[in-house]
Amino acid sequence: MKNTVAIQGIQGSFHHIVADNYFANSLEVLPCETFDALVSQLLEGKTDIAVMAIENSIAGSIIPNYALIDTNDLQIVGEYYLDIQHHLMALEGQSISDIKEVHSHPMALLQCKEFFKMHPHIKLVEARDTADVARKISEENITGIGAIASEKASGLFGLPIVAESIQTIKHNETRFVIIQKINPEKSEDESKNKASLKFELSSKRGSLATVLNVMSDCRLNLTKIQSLPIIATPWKYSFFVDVTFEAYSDFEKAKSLLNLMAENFKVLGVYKNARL
Ligand SMILES: O=C(O)C(=O)C[C@]1(C(=O)O)C=C[C@@H](O)C=C1
Repeated sequence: MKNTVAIQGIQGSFHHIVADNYFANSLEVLPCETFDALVSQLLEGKTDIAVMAIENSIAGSIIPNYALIDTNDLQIVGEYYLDIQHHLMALEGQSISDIKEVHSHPMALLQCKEFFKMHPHIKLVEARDTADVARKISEENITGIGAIASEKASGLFGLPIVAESIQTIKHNETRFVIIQKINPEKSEDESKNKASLKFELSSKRGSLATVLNVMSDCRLNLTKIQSLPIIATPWKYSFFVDVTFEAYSDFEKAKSLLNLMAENFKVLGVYKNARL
């Protein structure tokens, strides 16, 4: 039997496409209804690895996923950028005027907001997974409801596409991270050239600027910064930062300096930059 990889959603979801591409179809997918369920599968040892969407070029960061990785002490071991083409699909014979409601994942609905402004008769309803809506419409023969999902889902569930590539911007990408439980025995590999870091700062003047200067002095290139409220201490924030680097020694130097300067400094993962 093949080993498994946990994904959010079912077969035909964008997570499924990423799992197949990243692991070259070598792992069987373990579908999870929610991101919380996906993390539980890892923590309970039901699988060793999972794929998790983290940010989208139109809709932005999936903020709760940063907290899920951090609070559960998970480790990022890879990343994958997927070109996301959302298609509107419904039962055979249904046209756009027959569709009264469209159900989909909240991130997918956000990415297609402009399209639905042109079709105000359609009510948008949040669902757990793009592909699962397509499956349900097909299996239960539901008319009047459309799904926004991948071409793969359309093929798998035999739902014709009513409107193609309906996302607001044609070039739409989601970044996914590959996560696992921290493996203390695995040493950091020097061929890696990207890292995800987390730290907290006091609101003292210049504290963030000082940290960013250290990164720059150590030749780290900042590719993303995201702040998140620390819920136990209202109005205090933690920072999630992604950096790329050419020399691993530069990263090591920055790491030891940041460890001294920032509160609760943590490396969430060191991996290969998938964006060249
Ligand atoms: O519902 C799916 O098919 C998913 O894989 C989820 C998800 C997400 O979580 O952002 C993945 C990529 C797209 O950006 C939209 C939805």
